Amino acid sequence: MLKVFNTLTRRLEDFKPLEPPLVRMYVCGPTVYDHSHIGHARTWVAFDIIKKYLRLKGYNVIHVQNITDIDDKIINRARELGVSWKEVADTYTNEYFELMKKLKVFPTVHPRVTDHIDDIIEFVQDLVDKGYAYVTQSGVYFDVDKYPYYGQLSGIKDKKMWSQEEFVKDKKNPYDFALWKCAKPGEPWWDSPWCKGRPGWHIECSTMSSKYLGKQFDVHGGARDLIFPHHENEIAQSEARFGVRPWVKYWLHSGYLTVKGEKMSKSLGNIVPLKDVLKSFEPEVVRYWLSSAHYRTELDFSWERLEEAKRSLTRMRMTVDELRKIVKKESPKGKLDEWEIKAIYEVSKIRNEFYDAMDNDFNTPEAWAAVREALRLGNKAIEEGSWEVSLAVLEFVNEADKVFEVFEERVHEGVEPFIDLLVEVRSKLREMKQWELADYIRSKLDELGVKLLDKGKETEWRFA
Ligand SMILES: Nc1ncnc2c1ncn2[C@@H]1O[C@H](COP(=O)(O)OP(=O)(O)OP(=O)(O)O)[C@@H](O)[C@H]1O
Ligand SMILES: [Zn+2]
Repeated sequence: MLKVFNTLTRRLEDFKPLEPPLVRMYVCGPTVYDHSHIGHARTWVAFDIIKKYLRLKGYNVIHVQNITDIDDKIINRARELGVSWKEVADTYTNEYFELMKKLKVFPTVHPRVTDHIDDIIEFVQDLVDKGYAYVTQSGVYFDVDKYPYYGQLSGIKDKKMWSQEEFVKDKKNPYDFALWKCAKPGEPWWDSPWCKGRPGWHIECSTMSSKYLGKQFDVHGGARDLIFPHHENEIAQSEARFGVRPWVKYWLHSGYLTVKGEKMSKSLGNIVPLKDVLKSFEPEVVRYWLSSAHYRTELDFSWERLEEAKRSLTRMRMTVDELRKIVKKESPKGKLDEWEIKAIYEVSKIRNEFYDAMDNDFNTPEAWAAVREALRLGNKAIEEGSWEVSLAVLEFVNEADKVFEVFEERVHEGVEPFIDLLVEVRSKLREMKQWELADYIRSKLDELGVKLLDKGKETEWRFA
């Protein structure tokens, strides 16, 4: 049984979605005013892995991840750069899409705030009509005192600790928050029943999640920086409007990606842009490194750690490639040795360990330990030339890789016979002592990512 740690109850709980096998999941996406950084990627990959594991368990997951494309930060950035807010938002939205594709993170819907202004206005109007919100000169505010359960998610019960947003004279209480902000001169605006203005941040997520996932849904995610006030406010607005409780069944929060122990954050100026990381490392290395820590722990960034992850993944990939080659090119024996029988049973035990780990609040480091254990058996299978054990290991690794997505086959269909041919020509050249030409073929193949391994007169090759 899958168990997840729910921030709302502060407990590990059995995962029972509202309408199985459907799982409706919302994850807070980026505010597009700057480059996405590797800290963002940590959260997005964490929830992508959660989604893919749920799918592996037979759930149908609808995954919504928003794009905040209008916000004070975007407006300020546009001013600094002397361009329009739309240009800033479009530039970083496009970059975000490209990077998400590389990292193989594909939400079902990527709603943008500016495409949902009417829905937001309807939401706010409903809160005003129901008496949960009030209209002032500067905008519309949520009346926190009207909602009795405020503080439930963060556990912050002391009202003095609730103060948020800048102090605006016409707010009833310092802890009320803006649902709609009237535009100051020069700021972008949309028409509304109250003033020309724009939505507050929190209302967007309540509006877009309910639009695509309904009035109640299963999973809401983001990193833990969002617990207060963002997610606390989302709950207050949504429960006030829809009269449901709990609005979201499971609140999952990822830990920070840190730099020397501090959260990686644009405001602290310690960000490493994701595009730079992906220039030096393949997306698979990044996915592997991010998933090597549990999603709720902190993970400290360093280039050396990525290098280590690359080395470790390269070794694993070499084993996986070799297993694929054996299964494809060789044939079943029809009879198993003692160790092969044991190994095949061992793989089935390891497979259980993988599922137990993932069922325990998506414990990816333990799940990786299971994969590594299986690959150790894989190496023995390669050494012994066992087709059957190679198959058993490979089938398990392929299954686990539905979640991790790092072992995709990189072989282009039809290329192998041509490499075989070049290797054969090189062998003939060596026989004829044409070393220079033989070395030329080796170095050219190397550049193309094909490694040759001379074993006496025989030459083996593999993709690097
Ligand atoms: N250092 C980090 N580690 C893990 N997740 C993060 C980190 N920084 C942001 N996130 C998560 O990434 C998603 C997008 O965040 P958002 O664009 O709001 O970032 P931000 O708060 O503007 O960034 P910053 O903190 O760098 O200013 C959110 O779910 C957020 O919780
Ligand atoms: Zn949000």
